[in-house]
Amino acid sequence: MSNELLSPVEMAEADRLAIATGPFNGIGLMRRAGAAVAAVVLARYPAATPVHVLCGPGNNGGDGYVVARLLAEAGVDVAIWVSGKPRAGSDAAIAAAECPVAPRPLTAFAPDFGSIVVDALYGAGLSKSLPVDATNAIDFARSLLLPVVAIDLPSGVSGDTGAVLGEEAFRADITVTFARKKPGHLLLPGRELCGEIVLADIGIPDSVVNDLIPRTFENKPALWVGNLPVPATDAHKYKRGHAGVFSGGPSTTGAARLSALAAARAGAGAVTVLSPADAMQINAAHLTAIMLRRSDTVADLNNFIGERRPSAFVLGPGFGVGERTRDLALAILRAGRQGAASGIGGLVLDADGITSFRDEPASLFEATREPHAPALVMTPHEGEFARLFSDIAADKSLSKLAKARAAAQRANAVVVYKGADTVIVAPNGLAAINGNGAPWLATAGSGDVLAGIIAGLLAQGMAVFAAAAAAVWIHAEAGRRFGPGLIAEDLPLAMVPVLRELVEAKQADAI
Ligand SMILES: NC(=O)C1=CN([C@@H]2O[C@H](COP(=O)(O)OP(=O)(O)OC[C@H]3O[C@@H](n4cnc5c(N)ncnc54)[C@H](OP(=O)(O)O)[C@@H]3O)[C@@H](O)[C@H]2O)[C@@H](O)CC1
Ligand SMILES: [K+]
Repeated sequence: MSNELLSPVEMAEADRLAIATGPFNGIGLMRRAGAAVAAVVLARYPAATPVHVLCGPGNNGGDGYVVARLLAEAGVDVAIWVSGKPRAGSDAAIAAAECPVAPRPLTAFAPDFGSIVVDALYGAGLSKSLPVDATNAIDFARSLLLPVVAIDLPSGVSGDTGAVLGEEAFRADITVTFARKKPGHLLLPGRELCGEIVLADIGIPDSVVNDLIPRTFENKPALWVGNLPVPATDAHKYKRGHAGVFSGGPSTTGAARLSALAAARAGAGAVTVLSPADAMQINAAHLTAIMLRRSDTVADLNNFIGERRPSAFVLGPGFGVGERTRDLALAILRAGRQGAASGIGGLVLDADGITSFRDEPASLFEATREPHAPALVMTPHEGEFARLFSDIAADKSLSKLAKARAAAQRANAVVVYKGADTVIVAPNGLAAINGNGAPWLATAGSGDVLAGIIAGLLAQGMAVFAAAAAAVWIHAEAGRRFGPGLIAEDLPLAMVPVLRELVEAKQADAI
């Protein structure tokens, strides 16, 4: 698998181990890195003249010297602009010595229309905001709309967090990175600033990456497709799981129905909307395949659990904030208290379900730690996240990934921290960052559908982290493929071709 994401520290360790293992030493890896970038420049910008290579003082600059040499050897007109000299004896110093192009100071950088920029100023070793010679170069390149090919990362972007350290960073058209992507390639604003990402193999063996035991992955089907539920030949509806979705009052029932429909499309064999008495009529008027049951109190819920053996729940969409919401959530988490596990695979707590615990999050986090408690999946967007984890949200030193990790550990829950760069994290720190989102998904009700997909997969017994990660990817893929005009009602049906491909991929794999 090459979907592991390595932090800059892990990447440096991988470099070190790879050099120790061979067959490539440091300059060997650097030559391969530079060659990969030069190939991209030649293939994508064959007419660019000149190519301006901007080299920083570290190994990122070293890659730049290799690129400049190879392009010059290929007959391309190349100029090198330098900020800081490579340390004597470093691989970058060797690469600079091998490069026949005379370096000029970056402060004198003066490009023309028609040229392109190769950004080799700072990569994984960026440690602070960019110096003024770099920001001036960025402004100059931007004013001429020059294409930018970034090496490893656009200078100014943190590989760890995707944040811009300081005020400015390059906005690349293409970013060529090596061995594995870094979190900063997927987390915003890094993802946008990278442009197209090309992942180049520079000879770091998979075994070296495996030895690091990575805990962070790009959210791709390979991560969970093996666990995707596919009905057995002897399936009947309850064998395929039963999801219960709580409806709000008469004027806010639509969100639950969206969740319910999504849970059904995700494959739950049966889905029941649990409706307050005063919303029964309106729900009945809008449901067909989805079942309906009156449920106002914790006693009603417990009767449902006892009689109908649900295997997953969604609580929160359109439900309302308050004590009743808290009581129902805690009742589900305590349903296994009497001894054996309840058979409930998980509770998806979304929207109002999350906000309801704003003033007493500890009661929720304690309930998740009780013996036999069903798994909790929380799906906060940024605002909801800050309501439940205000201290973590306010910590500017933490990336979105680190925030989600801290929250998942505290809550003992799988946290799906939503946004254009949704992060999914398990309590043990296993994490996936989603990369297939599309702006069309930012539409009312979209989150209700996501909660329903997660519950639909949980209901069928899919492992919790896998279910959450799969749901995020499927939801995004459905929205991305549907494109303009998407509304939340479209998503359950738009999932169908995505699901078909995944099931076929799983079956093909099993053959
Ligand atoms: N064998 C390998 O390891 C391979 C590595 N590869 C390549 O190496 C890159 C990583 O190299 P790297 O670790 O040298 O970091 P790099 O990004 O060049 O910067 C470090 C230098 O910049 C300085 N500095 C940082 N920020 C600054 C700022 N804002 N303003 C001013 N100065 C700043 C920093 O100074 P310091 O923070 O130490 O004071 C230090 O001097 C990686 O991205 C990939 O391209 C490939 O060749 C494959 C093989
Ligand atoms: K760079």
